[in-house]
Amino acid sequence: MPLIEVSNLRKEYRNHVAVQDVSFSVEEGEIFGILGPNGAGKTTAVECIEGMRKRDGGEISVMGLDPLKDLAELRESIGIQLQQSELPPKMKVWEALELYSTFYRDPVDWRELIKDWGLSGKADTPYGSLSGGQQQRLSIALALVGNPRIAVFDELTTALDPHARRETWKLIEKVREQDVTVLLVTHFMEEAERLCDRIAIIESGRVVALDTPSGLVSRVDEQQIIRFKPSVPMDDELLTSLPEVSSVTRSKSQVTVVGKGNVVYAVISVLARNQIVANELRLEQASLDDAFVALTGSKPAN
Ligand SMILES: Nc1ncnc2c1ncn2[C@@H]1O[C@H](COP(=O)(O)OP(=O)(O)OP(=O)(O)O)[C@@H](O)[C@H]1O
Repeated sequence: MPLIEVSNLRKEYRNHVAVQDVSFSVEEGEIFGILGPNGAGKTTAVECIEGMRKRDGGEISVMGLDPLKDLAELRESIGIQLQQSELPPKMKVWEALELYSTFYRDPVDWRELIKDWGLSGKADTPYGSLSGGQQQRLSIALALVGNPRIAVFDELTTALDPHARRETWKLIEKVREQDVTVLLVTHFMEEAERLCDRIAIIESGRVVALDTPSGLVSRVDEQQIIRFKPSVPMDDELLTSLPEVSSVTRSKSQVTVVGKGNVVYAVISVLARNQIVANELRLEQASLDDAFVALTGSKPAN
């Protein structure tokens, strides 16, 4: 049984429909990504799941609990990441953890969290004096203090530089290793591809695609591009005669072949039969970026 089930979720703000119709389910142990352009309704959908916003339509079940009816119970099982401005800058790391642990019936020992999340030397440091990466680690520790089965991270890495972002990815994987299911809202294609088992792409309040990262890529992965430099002069006819090849172009000594299906095998075989070596051989395939553009018509964040 899925841990989270969302069916036909709808949420309006005054006269603006932020979430039109969103359905997906999240299995236990997954890192499930929600990806989409700005204003797509990602945060609104996630906040309805957390019980921070009241939905206007549809059904949500989080471990059998309904956020509209069972909010107190739900809060015990769902760890929500701290928003940037939520802690007073003078509050010390240990004070924040101790305060948050009082919100839960069965908190974990926050001293362990300090060790686990690499904050041992920082227990007495005020929140406002932590680096961006340390604030993220505290944010994750605070999300885990209630010993939750689900953690929700919304744009956890958006404000971080690329190095700190990669460090945070390792932390998110570590959260999953602790048997916590992760719901991850992100703008970053690379982040979704690297971390998520499955991704729902949301646009204008609707799910436009839901699949594994490679499943999403394969939807636009029809064309393959092969580039190489032939070891001896070669007649293009050798390649254009192959049914898998749609075009052959040349730029100086480089040959570019575009095709579909088993085009790589077909090209390499015909070259080998003719004793031609493909030097500097490169293959290009569609990426998750291409899938995002094809599915939403928007350019992803970098
Ligand atoms: N409290 C609110 N009142 C009115 N409209 C809102 C409110 N919160 C969000 N919206 C609007 O609802 C739509 C969806 O917003 P939401 O924050 O859920 O999108 P998002 O996909 O998370 O966007 P982003 O990636 O930019 O954070 C947007 O058009 C936004 O302006």
